[in-house]
Amino acid sequence: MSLYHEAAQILDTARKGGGSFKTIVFSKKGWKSDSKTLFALTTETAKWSEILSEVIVKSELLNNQKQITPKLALLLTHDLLLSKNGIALPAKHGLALAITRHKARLQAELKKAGLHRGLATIKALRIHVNGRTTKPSHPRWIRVNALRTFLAEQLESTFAEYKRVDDLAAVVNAGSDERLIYVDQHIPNLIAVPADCVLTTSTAYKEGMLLLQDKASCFPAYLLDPVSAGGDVIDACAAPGNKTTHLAAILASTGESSNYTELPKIIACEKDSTRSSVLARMIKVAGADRTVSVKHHQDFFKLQPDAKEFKNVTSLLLDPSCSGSGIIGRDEGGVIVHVPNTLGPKQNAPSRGKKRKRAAVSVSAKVEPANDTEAEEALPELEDDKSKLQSRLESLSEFQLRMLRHAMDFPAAKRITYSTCSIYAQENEHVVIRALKSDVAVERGWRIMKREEQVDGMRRWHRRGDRGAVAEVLDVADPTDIGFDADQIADACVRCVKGDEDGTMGFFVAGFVRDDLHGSGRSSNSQVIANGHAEKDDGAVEEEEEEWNGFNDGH
Ligand SMILES: C[S@@+](CC[C@H](N)C(=O)[O-])C[C@H]1O[C@@H](n2cnc3c(N)ncnc32)[C@H](O)[C@@H]1O
Repeated sequence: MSLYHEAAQILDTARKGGGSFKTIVFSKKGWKSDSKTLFALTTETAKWSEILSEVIVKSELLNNQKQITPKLALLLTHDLLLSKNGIALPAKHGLALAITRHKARLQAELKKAGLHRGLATIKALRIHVNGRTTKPSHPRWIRVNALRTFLAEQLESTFAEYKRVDDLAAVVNAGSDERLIYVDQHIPNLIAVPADCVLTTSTAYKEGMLLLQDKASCFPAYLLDPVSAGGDVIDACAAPGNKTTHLAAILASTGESSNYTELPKIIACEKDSTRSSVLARMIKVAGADRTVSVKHHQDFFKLQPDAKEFKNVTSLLLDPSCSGSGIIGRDEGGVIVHVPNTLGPKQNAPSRGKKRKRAAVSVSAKVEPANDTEAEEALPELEDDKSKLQSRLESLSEFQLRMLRHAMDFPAAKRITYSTCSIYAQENEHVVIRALKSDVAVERGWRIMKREEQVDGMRRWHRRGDRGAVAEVLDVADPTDIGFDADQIADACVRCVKGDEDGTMGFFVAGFVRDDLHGSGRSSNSQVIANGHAEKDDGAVEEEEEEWNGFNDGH
């Protein structure tokens, strides 16, 4: 296997959340190529991948060279245009010939990519790329699974050699050999270590005591605080199970009953059958199988709220499919591998007499689709694709709103959390306001969970909703009809900013409550959903969010 094929395999593993390039390259023996060369090539290519993807798409390289895959194209283009030594293959090698043939066009597109960014030379472009990617910003967050162990126990065993620090920045900026540990101040049982620390080989990890889960991803279960409502819980969109297992741990550690078998039930619903199996496996490894019952291959919309089995459901956690725009790559320095991609046969059909170009999509390490066809569904990010992005967000937000309305229809429900790993207001604050204005919310008395009503750590969290985004939607109608003003609603919403000093991914969560169970008649909204109309464009909602790859999923 050539250097480039091995490097393509490494890019692939990194995009699937398989760890940093350092871990992937140096933890495996038996590479045919030199490990240091592989490390340098993949790291550099990842840094340049956003620009190179654009260059490859514009040059139409992939349309003309079918034997070059998108990842090989990135690597070869990197070496052809940016490496001092050029392509590391004999001049007559098939791949070398295939890429060299397009050198002039690729060079011209690289020049244009620089000019679009106001950078006239390759040297200026290099400074731009290096400046953007050298600073690490993401720690490795680990949730200590209270179903299997205790924080104190882990600090004394797995992390005995680690030095405790009071500042997250120390962990983020730690040298590659430093073993530092930070105990989070907002979420119980959450710790952070430097991104380089490999825990997947530890016994605690293998036995489900430690779960790799981003801090932001711990917010929904914590905010839901299911113990306060006292009944059963539905996790509507559960796979791969990070939040389900977190719910189970919260119920087990804070539930009044000391008898495990008397704990409230968690009903974990997952529509996708493959992901349902992953969910079941995660629940088992995390030791949550006694409280969680998995509804495999179950569409949440098809659950009948009035059914007897849901009569004690008081809390629902909604973490539906979203754009995944808040997700960060797993590599050192939060590097994301952008990959030039292909459009499917339908989209590739010539339009208005012009051949359509391949679109570049940027997908973080977490959301690597299984193949190129799936990758087409990832969020478009190029300027040209703005309208495509808008229509995608519209379709996602309609689906998310229906989820919320359906959840609000469960007769005994008192608490709901709604979350996304999206940075877009359309999927976040806008959905919240629209849900609050919906018939079912008004009829059943749902309102936003105010900041002062939230659990301690969430009340103290400093990043709140976007007031401008809230006002945008409130202003179009009577702002008094949902009982709160834009400031209150924005303050009730919780946001995390992707890759900032808080070390989280981009995330959004809001809570809904109702004070008494008045207005339990079925609403017109719920009937639409129950009748199945709501599912008609459900197929348009694709999966491009959190993937769980073993317990290596940081979300
Ligand atoms: C963002 S992921 C959930 C992540 C999960 N909560 C976690 O923390 O591990 C969204 C999940 O919802 C599932 N899903 C999408 N539509 C659904 C529906 N109508 N009913 C049930 N599950 C659905 C998707 O298959 C996907 O697994």
